[in-house]
Amino acid sequence: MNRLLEEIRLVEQQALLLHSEAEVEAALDRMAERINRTLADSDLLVLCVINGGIIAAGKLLPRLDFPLTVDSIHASRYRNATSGSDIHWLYKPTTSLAGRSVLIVDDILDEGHTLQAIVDYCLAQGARQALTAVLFDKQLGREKPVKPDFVGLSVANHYLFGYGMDYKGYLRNAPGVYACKEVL
Ligand SMILES: O=P(O)(O)OC[C@H]1O[C@H](OP(=O)(O)OP(=O)(O)O)[C@H](O)[C@@H]1O
Ligand SMILES: Nc1nc2[nH]cnc2c(=O)[nH]1
Repeated sequence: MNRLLEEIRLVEQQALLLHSEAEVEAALDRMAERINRTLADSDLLVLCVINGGIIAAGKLLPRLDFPLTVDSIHASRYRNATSGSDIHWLYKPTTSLAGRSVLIVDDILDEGHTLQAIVDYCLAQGARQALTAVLFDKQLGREKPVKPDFVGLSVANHYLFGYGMDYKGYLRNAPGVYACKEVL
């Protein structure tokens, strides 16, 4: 096994489970209920923030019970590292955002710079409204530049993986929310 894979296995073994699959699935149910109640008549465009938001969006979408369309956006600030830097725009939606109600779906709101930049982008493209849904909101104990409209769970301030969140590009598929030991 190569060294990176050995590290991934070790991180996985030593990680602490913070939220089980059942807890996250229940949070997804509650989020979807709120979105169904609020946005059913908005001709909604759901924007999945790849890569982290893939699982959040993939699990949320079948819970939404009204007509909507889907596109993706990729703005990456961490790029396989455990601390953020400048935003790299890797993919922009091909759907016109002009006049649309957009719901941006991401896995985690941490410092909030990524989501703020995406909201600003959508509004600059002429979106009528740019709402935000994050499966996890990290408790930082300070104000963030954006307050999400829909939140699944509030999570502790550790570097996390699972449910879309990666450790060095791996472990997005972990069926729960885990804190990495080295930053515990
Ligand atoms: O609130 P912030 O501090 O800005 O961080 C949150 C962002 O960080 C992660 O993305 P990342 O940059 O790791 O890209 P990825 O989705 O491709 O993993 C996550 O998916 C959010 O988009
Ligand atoms: N994987 C992962 N990505 C993040 N992006 C911002 N915070 C986090 C985090 O805790 N884990």
